[in-house]
Amino acid sequence: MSTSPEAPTLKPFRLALVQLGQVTSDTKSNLAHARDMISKAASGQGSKKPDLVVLPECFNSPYGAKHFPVFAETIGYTPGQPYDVSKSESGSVKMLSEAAKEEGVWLIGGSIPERDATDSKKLYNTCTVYSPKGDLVALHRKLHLFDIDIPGKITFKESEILSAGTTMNMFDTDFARIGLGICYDVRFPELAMIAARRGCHAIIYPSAFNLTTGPLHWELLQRARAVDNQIFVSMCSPARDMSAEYHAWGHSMVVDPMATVLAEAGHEEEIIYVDIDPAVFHSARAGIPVTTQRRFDVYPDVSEAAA
Ligand SMILES: O=C(O)CCC(=O)C(=O)O
Repeated sequence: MSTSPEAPTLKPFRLALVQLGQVTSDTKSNLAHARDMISKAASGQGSKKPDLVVLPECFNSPYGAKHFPVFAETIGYTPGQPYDVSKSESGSVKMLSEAAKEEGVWLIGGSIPERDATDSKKLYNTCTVYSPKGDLVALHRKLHLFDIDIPGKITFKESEILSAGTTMNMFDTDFARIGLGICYDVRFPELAMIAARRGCHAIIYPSAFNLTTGPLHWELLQRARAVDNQIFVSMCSPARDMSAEYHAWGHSMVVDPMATVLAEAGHEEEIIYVDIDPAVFHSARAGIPVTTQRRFDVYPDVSEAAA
C-alpha cells in the first residue's frame, strides 16, 4: 500500500462529484468534455472551490465489454515508484494530471479501460488519482468484476474481457485518507471494512449502476457501507443516456457515517458539491462506539483479515 500507517487527521473538505454526460465513441471529445467539466467543478460554480473532484466509471469510452479492448490505454504505473506523466502512453492520464495541476485540486479520475503494460492481452477497469501537483498518486484496478445475470433484465459479464485487480488501494491527502473501489466493488463489505480499519475516513467508488440494480441497491449499498464502518461513502455515476447501449442510473451520491444521504444528483449531467464535516465522523463513532466494541475473540478470522 502506498500510504503511511498513520492516517492524516480528518479536516473539513469539499467534495465535487461530476455526473458526466456525453460519453461517446470519440475519445477525443470524451476527454475534452471531461476536461471542461473538471474545470467547471473546480471553479466551485460561484461558491467555494472543492478540494477533491471525482469522475464516474468508464468516463472516456462507452461502457460495455466489447468496447474495452478498443478504448484501452496503457498506463504502466507501479505503486510506490515514481511515474513520469509526461512520458505516459495514456492520453487520459495526461489529461487528468494536467487538469488536477491546472485546477489545483485532488482528482479521482473515474475509471478507464487499461491495457497491462507487460501483457497486452490483459485489460482492467482502472481508476487513477492525482494530487494538485498533477502527480499520479494511486491506481485501483476493479477487484470484483461485474458478472451478473438477472433474466429478462440485465446480463453483464466483465470477466469475459477484463482481469481483476489484486490489491486494495487508498491514498492520503492533507485532509483525509480515502479508500478506492469501482462500482461492483461496493457490494463486497470486506473491502470497505478493511479500508475503514486501515484508517480511511471515506471510500469513493467511481460507478455506473443501471436501471435494474440502481433503484434496488444504489442507495442501500452506500448507506450500508457507511453505517457499518462509520465512514463517508460516495458513488459517482455517469449521467443517463437512453441512446447509449448501457443506461446508467445516475443519482451520484454522498452518504455520511450515520448513513444520512448528504447529497444526491438526478440523472442528467450535473455537478454536486458536499462539505465533509469531521464532527459528524467523530460524533457517529463516539455516540455509537461499534469501532471499539467488536468481539474479535468471537470472530478472530475477521480481525486477522483486517489487521
Ligand atoms: O452492482 C451493480 O448492480 C452494478 C455494477 C456495475 O454496473 C459495475 O460494476 O459496473
